[in-house]
Amino acid sequence: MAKSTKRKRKKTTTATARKRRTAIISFLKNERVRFIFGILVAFLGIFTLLAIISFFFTGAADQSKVLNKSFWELTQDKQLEVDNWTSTGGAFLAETLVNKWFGIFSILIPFFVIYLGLRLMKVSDFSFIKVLLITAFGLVCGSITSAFIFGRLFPKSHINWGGAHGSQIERLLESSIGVPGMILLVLLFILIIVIVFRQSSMHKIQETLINSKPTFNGNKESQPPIELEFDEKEEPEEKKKPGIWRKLFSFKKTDKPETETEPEVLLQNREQTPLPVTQNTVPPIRKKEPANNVFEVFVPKDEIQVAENKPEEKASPLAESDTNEETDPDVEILEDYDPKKDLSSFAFPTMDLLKVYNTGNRQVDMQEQNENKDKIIRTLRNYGIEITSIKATVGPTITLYEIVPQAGVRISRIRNLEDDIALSLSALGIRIIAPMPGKGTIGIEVPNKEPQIVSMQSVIASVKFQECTYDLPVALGKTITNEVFIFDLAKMPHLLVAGATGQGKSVGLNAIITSLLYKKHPSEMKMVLIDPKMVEFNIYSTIEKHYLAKLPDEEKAIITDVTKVTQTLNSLTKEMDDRYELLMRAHVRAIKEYNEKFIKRKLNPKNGHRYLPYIVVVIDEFGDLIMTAGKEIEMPIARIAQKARAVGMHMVIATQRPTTNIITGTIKANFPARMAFRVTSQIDSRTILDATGANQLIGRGDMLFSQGSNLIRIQCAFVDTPEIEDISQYIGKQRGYESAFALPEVVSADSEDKPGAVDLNERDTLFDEAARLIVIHQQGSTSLIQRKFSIGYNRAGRLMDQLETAGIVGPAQGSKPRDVYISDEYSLEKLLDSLR
Ligand SMILES: Nc1ncnc2c1ncn2[C@@H]1O[C@H](COP(=O)(O)OP(=O)(O)OP(=O)(O)O)[C@@H](O)[C@H]1O
Repeated sequence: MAKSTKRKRKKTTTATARKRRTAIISFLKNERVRFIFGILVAFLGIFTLLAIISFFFTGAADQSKVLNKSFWELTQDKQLEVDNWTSTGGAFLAETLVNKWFGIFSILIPFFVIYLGLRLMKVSDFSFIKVLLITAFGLVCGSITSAFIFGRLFPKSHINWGGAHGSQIERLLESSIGVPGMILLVLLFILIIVIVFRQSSMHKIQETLINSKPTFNGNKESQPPIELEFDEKEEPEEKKKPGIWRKLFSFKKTDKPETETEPEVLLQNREQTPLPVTQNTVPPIRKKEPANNVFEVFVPKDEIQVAENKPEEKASPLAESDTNEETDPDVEILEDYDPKKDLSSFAFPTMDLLKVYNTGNRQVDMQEQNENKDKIIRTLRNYGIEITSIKATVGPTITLYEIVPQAGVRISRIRNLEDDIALSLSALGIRIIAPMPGKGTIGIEVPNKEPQIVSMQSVIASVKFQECTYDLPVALGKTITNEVFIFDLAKMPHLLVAGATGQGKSVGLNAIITSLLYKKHPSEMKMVLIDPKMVEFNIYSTIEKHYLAKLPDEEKAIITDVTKVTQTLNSLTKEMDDRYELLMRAHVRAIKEYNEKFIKRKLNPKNGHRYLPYIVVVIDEFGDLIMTAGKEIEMPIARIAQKARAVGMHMVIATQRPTTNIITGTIKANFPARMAFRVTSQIDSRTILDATGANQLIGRGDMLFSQGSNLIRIQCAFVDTPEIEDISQYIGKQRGYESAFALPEVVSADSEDKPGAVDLNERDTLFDEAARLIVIHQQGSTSLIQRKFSIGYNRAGRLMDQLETAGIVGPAQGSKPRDVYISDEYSLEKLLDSLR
């Protein structure tokens, strides 16, 4: 009986001990405890550092008072006054560390302690082992070195330069290897330190040794070309790397550089990272990003947010064909072709053209957040659902509450409570995401009482946008975590925008266009703007000669007429086919490689090759077009959407009628990226996104972005008409091309093969000259005429038509030059005479 009671008691004691142990462990593991402990340790480090620094100045006065006394005696002695800034405790500590331990290099100890503190606070992620080894090496070698050098130079100082450790070992070493040996040893220490801190110095040493190697045959040229390799590979890497101290004490890296980096540092970064070619003239960043409003209202559990920096995806390089029949050996010796040369002085719009909305320093309404939190918890509790944690992330217009329900709660139960939560919070636009993809929580999005405007200025000026190297970068707005949301239109590759009227579509389209205007040089991108509403895109007419593309002989570059839309889309289809042919002849698969080859002058313009700018087609209200022109519009849109990605043509189409007769299966299948503003019904939301959610948005630029499976809620950046006007004026005032980018003429079925339509009695004044040029060069190329006479594409095209009618050249052959029917100048002069 007694035995069993004893056993029982023992069991309970072990259980209690185990419980206590787990409680202690979980207490120590608690993030807040670690953080506070970290601060304590870091402060201890700073105190020690102060004590040591002060010791260097005040140590002589304090030495007699501190020497041979224990810490206890010192602190008890009320009469004792020391000069050290950190009083008796500091004086004792410094005396011990410097004079009794490792000399002046003891200063590494407080740095190590500060690092430990920061590590506990999860602020520094530098390797512990590395820091420990560096500190230990520094202490041992540093103390020996300083004992050897400073001990000789200043023997009478109050500082024991190498400490007891350094002095003793130095004495021992000196007696065994002598002074020359000691000098060599010190040099060795210095060398090791330099190599540890700067890897490039190792290469420099290698380089120096190789270069100074005696050349027995006296032929320097036979040396291996190591120098070039270092110059190319090592230097930039070294530049990019932050110094060891910065790494040691810097904040941990996150994927939100724009929120944490000071402008100065950012500008430095801009210099260091290879920027896209357009960057050199991109206006400077003037504004620091506002800090993220991510607040944990109440988090009982440890939360670690791991931010991964994904490397940029790169297109797989294609094998260059060895035998390239397009290569012209004559032009290969020329310097690279510069597409921007014609408008080399072009200046990108400046940041002050965009309006700054005074919303950056908004304080989070903690009362609102707490009320919402309590209401959510209460509502769930009313339905018998308990949660273990709730966290709030305050976005510009929405707050995301992430909850973790207790084990055993069915997710579908919470999902079904959407309306009840909305009722209890008396708010519209509540969306429940159950579960949050990849997070293990359930998200409840609640609109803020006072929504913020995300200004276009704040997203364009963000480092993320300024430094992004996308082909067609678009800064769309800010996510729920206040991060700037950027995507590459070239990768989408086409975008469908939908939403009920007045919910922010036009602003969204303007945000896309504005982003592109801030990043792409006129030579790199052209836009086709189609606007059946006739009012939306009119403000862009001033940038016609810089950025717009239009049909030859067309007066306006902004297309508003439905018949012209069909022609333009057909012309774009032709441009697409022409581009494909050019790509095929250049043996490349995509526009980027094609342009690279063209820039390197590996493609001969005489063979019809040309630099290909990206073409972005933006259609506002394409629903109107489908209603009036039906298949005539839908088919070319679908064709371009299916194929045009590789040749750099991308479409953005918008509609306020997200119904299945407008967004047809064909359109949907070819527009994988979707932007949905608020719509009125679940069915509309499904039509756009294949999911509900757009019907729960709150409007005014609140939107869902989908690129396949995941939906991202974004507050679209707001850009107002006056801002766009200013930007367009700024660009329009600068020197542009002679005319808008000419899209290829499409010969309609009935006028095909009827060159007789051209009246030879009204020949261009340059007709004779152009005929001679074509015959001399034996090349029926419109661009040749354009170049030689410095005339626009339209006039050159008309001249070519007249030459065709006169029988000098053959019919157009896509992007290939036309055949020349007259072989010599004599025959040509005879023909010209007959025309007079
Ligand atoms: N991102 C935004 N931030 C703040 N307010 C916005 C935003 N987008 C739109 N709004 C507000 O909503 C109004 C309507 O926006 P917009 O003209 O873009 O709507 P729309 O969907 O294009 O309408 P419609 O189809 O009738 O042209 C704007 O005048 C503006 O006041």
